[in-house]
Amino acid sequence: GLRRELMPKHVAVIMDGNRRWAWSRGLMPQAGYLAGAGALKVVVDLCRKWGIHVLTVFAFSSDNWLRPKVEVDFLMGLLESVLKDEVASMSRKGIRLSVIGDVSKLPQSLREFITQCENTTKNNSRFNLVIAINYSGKYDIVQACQSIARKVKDGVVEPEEINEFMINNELGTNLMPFPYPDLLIRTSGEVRVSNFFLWQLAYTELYFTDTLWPDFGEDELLRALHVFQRRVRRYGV
Ligand SMILES: CC(C)CCOP(=O)(O)OP(=O)(O)O
Ligand SMILES: [Mg+2]
Repeated sequence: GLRRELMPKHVAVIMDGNRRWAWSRGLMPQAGYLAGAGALKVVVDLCRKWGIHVLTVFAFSSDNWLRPKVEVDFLMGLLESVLKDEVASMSRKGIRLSVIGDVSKLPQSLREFITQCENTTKNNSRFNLVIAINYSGKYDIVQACQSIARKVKDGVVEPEEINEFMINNELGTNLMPFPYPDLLIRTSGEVRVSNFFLWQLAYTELYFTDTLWPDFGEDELLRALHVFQRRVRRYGV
């Protein structure tokens, strides 16, 4: 069985396969996104139940802007309504919500609600839910480099002083406990990282399942956690 002391501290999820799930049921893509939002709520509570500290979910990548406008608009509205519907229960459950990604490109109303949710929950410390919205792993590293380059230009930092800790501190994940995911789960059979976390995945155990995200529930999560606990993590040693 699962051992609590071997639980991952930080699980990251690429929630993929929502439209295929809808299509296989003769439904619209929007129904798949809605079902995906439901799966997310279930998985958040399961992670809390199993003593995982941080759950990061890839909810919208910078590539997703290329989707049909009707789908992008629906996803933006869905993200806002999920935050609206869940902020009270997140506060009650001690869940801190953080959003990573370039929020400047999001609709004004969603951006305002993200700020509100982050402020309302910023003192919660029992569980961290991180939602990556308009996130790009490459851009995260680019903006970190830009920030450090400004410090070098201002004479605050010498080039020789730049090290991985300095870079860690400039990435979108700098404020969370356990910034490096121990386990990355990707659903729907795709086996790629798709410009999600790049730097942060240096030692992450990668787990792929054919299950479509809306069907990813307790059985699937437990299966992923058993596989994780069976893998001896060597960190290259
Ligand atoms: C926006 C993102 C979380 C949606 C992931 O599911 P998806 O739309 O990529 O679904 P498909 O891979 O089945 O097209
Ligand atoms: Mg997909």
